[in-house]
Amino acid sequence: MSTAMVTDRVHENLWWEEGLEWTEDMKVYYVSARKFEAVGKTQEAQELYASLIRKIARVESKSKDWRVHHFNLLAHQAHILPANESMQFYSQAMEDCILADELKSSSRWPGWGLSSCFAVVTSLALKLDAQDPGGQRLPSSQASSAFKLARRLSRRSELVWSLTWPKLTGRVSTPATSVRRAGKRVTLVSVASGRYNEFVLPLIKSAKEFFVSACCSLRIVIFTDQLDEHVERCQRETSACIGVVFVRREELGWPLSAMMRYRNFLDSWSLLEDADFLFSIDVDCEFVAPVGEEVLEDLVGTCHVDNAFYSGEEKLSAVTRMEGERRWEEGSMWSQAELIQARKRSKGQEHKNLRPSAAVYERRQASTAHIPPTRGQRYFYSGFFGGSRASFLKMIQYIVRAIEDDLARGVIARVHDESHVNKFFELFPPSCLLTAAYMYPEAAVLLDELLCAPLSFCPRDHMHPWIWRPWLPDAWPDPRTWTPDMWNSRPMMVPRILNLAKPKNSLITGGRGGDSVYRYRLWSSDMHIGPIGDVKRILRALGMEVTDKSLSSHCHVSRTCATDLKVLTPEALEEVIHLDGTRARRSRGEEVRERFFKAYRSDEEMAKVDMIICSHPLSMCELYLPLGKPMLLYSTTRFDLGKLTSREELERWIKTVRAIASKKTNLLLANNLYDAAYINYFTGITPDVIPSLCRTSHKLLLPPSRLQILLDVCDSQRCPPFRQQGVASLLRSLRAAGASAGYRGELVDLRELYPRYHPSDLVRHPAIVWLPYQVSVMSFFERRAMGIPVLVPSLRLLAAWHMQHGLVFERRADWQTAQRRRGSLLPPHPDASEAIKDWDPNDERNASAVLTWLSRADFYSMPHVLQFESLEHLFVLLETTNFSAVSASILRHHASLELDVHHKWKKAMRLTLGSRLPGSSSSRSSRSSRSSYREALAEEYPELTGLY
Ligand SMILES: CC(=O)N[C@H]1[C@@H](OP(=O)(O)OP(=O)(O)OC[C@H]2O[C@@H](n3ccc(=O)[nH]c3=O)[C@H](O)[C@@H]2O)O[C@H](CO)[C@H](O)[C@@H]1O
Ligand SMILES: [Mn+2]
Repeated sequence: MSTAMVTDRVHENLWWEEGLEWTEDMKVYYVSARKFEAVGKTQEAQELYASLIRKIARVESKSKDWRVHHFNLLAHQAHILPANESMQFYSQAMEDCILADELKSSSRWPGWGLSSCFAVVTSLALKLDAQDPGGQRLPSSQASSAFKLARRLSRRSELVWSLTWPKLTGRVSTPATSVRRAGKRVTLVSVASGRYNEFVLPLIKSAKEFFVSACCSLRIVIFTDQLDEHVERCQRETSACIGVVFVRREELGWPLSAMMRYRNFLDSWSLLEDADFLFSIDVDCEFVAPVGEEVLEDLVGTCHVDNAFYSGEEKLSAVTRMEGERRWEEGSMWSQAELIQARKRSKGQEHKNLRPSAAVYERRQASTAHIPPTRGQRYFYSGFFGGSRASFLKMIQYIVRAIEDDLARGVIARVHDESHVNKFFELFPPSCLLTAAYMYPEAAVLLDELLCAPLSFCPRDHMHPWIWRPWLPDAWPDPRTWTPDMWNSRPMMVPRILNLAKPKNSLITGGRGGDSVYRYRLWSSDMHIGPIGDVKRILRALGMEVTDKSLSSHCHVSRTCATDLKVLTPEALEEVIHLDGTRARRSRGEEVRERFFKAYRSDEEMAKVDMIICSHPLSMCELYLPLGKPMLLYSTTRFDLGKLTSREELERWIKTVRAIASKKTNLLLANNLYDAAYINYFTGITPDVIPSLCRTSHKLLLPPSRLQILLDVCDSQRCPPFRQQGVASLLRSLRAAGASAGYRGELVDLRELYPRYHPSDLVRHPAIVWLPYQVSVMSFFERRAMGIPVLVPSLRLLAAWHMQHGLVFERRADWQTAQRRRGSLLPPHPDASEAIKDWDPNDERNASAVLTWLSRADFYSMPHVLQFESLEHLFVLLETTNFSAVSASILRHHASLELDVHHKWKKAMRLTLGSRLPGSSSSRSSRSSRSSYREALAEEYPELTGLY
């Protein structure tokens, strides 16, 4: 190593070198290492760092104080030592940390040296703990003393950081709460200070659901100024915090709070370094769809949705004090809340905030983030980036140095840290470009204009691990030449990460009041958790939120039980929705509707609701009619469920559905073809079909680990008595056919194996043989989403079995009470489609009608469902099918379905809500003064006057 090479810059302006009593050779090692780093020679740099660390670790004569001062460096670099040596170093560092506790005020940037020291201790603890990866035993004695120390430090020191890990709290974790999957280790880091702490929990929850959950183990590290609050909450709600680490950081004020976060990451590098991949994310974000293996690449950048959001006139300012000031100036940069306002104002004409303009690169040479006018092709978000451990480290080291160089000269780059991120990507282009789907402005999801700009910057969308599709077909011409039709039919992005809408001023300064979030709110009081759970997730990705007050008996599973719903007790509900087909005291129905209306006509929470969703049963919406809110009827089972006690009742409900569907502000949809046709038969209306996605179960994309094929058939508990005999005889023939075919595999009853199953149980098996009792069920969509191959009887076989054994008994909403009635209560509607008019959907004795209607079942309309013509054929299929190929096809289909489903929802929502602002549905002031359900109904739906 030549000394000449380094002497010129030994004393370069790096604040954290000052005051260190380094020998000359240490300085040479250090500065040379940094030089190598700067030119991308990571290997050489690491060797030098390793030598330096060994030197520092050997210094015995110096005070402990001296050593503690070097933890920043040591903590960042110790991982490059061979495993044994680094472990040794960590042990040594741990002892020193006890001293560090007493030296807390000595650093120029209080807290940072010390916090990395503590980070070292916990790193050691985690590493030792990793020797027991299942996390089921208590920590080893060394790990436990490390944990103890960390805990003690976090209590005593005012510069605490803490680790919410079950073992830290002395709890023995159970396998269920500490599943660390095999595969890559991914760490997501974020910072939160001030009111941004509100975003922490939603970010954590959504990341756990959607971020790399299918492939990898995830650790989340949050740097916060409200550590105690988070830790306290975690002690109450342990499960939310498993795998989450909180680290104390100072509140530095805007914009330093954002700019200095990379300094935090670097200072606690020893806590992050054992990840294979790391990602930095803005805390005001939410994962709304799976983000998986496609982002696990060396260096990952996210394209900005549209440089147009910047007015291009941001005022530049310089800081003179390191503490910084709050420099946010209203109107100087885009705010998402503004988008909605802009949209309201613009009405056809272009608004300046929505106009594409040049990227906001830092063009001043005074800043290290400077990008020459001729350079810069893409503009990146700083809100989401990452990559392999080495690349991420290189990137944050680069940015920290650049920002601190700037700060030392009183310069702040144009868009703060984002300018530096852009500079880095200009020098080192990412190996993976993500479209703006990975950082989608929440308030813009329903807007069209914003989707155009990324085209010129982001040529492709990764979409899914299993489907990589070009962002736009090559054949499409330049977007500038598109016709309106092309705009409407073009492929669009499915938002994966939402950049949450927030009026920035009020969040940062705690100033201006008002709603902190601009979001469409939908309301549901459904009796089934499946459909609404699915819709909720999809709409969330469209920037909408569903208030879910579930009346289902399974609501504890989704934790959505209605607790404060007025009037709708189970008894009251029975008066208006007759699920079991009986109708005890008719007059009470009117009384319940009146009470419901009075309770909600001026309810504060209801006033903010933009739309009511009714799904299972659809007839729930009857209660909400006079509130005059937009309504979404999403039929996932027969639309007449609960309305089948008499002809009159059904007639009235049909008229109601027609009245609802005729209003522009309402939507009538079905999640399957059968229900769409069924609605058409009785009402003459043809609802659009948007299938369910059940996207949540993407986390369950595991290859099967068991050999048994599952048999899904209604068991003795689920089958109604009048079907049990038939099913039992069917099962006997099935067993016999298996035996005579010499089937060597195992076909086991699903519910015998798993009396109460979780989706993760099912993915362990190669396939499911399903003898359906219903034509459309949510579990079918769930299984599609998990890529589980399903085998069903062919249409002809199923129809035959249905005629013989009544197999698909649940297709009739009144199957429990009307089994002896032949056919429907009412004839088809005069407007019903000719194709189905002649076939009564509820006629169980007409084989042709049964065949016609069963053909619309989900398992016959979705591709890649295996069908067997006979029991013999079933066993041939079981022996010969390549299930993993089928599974891949299902997943591929489901991925493209996702795009389709998104576009359909988006279009539907834009049609109904697109012309109004969130929270503006109750426009008529007279509404709250209306006295009764009947009166209000007559006003909202004149055609229903007198019917209720
Ligand atoms: C999506 C995206 O690319 N966002 C970038 C953008 O604006 P944003 O408007 O998204 O910035 P922002 O206000 O969300 O701040 C960025 C981040 O800093 C943290 N924070 C900020 C303020 C505060 O009081 N407390 C706090 O903890 C928090 O993690 C937040 O997410 O420009 C910022 C710099 O101006 C950052 O580069 C952001 O990464
Ligand atoms: Mn942000």
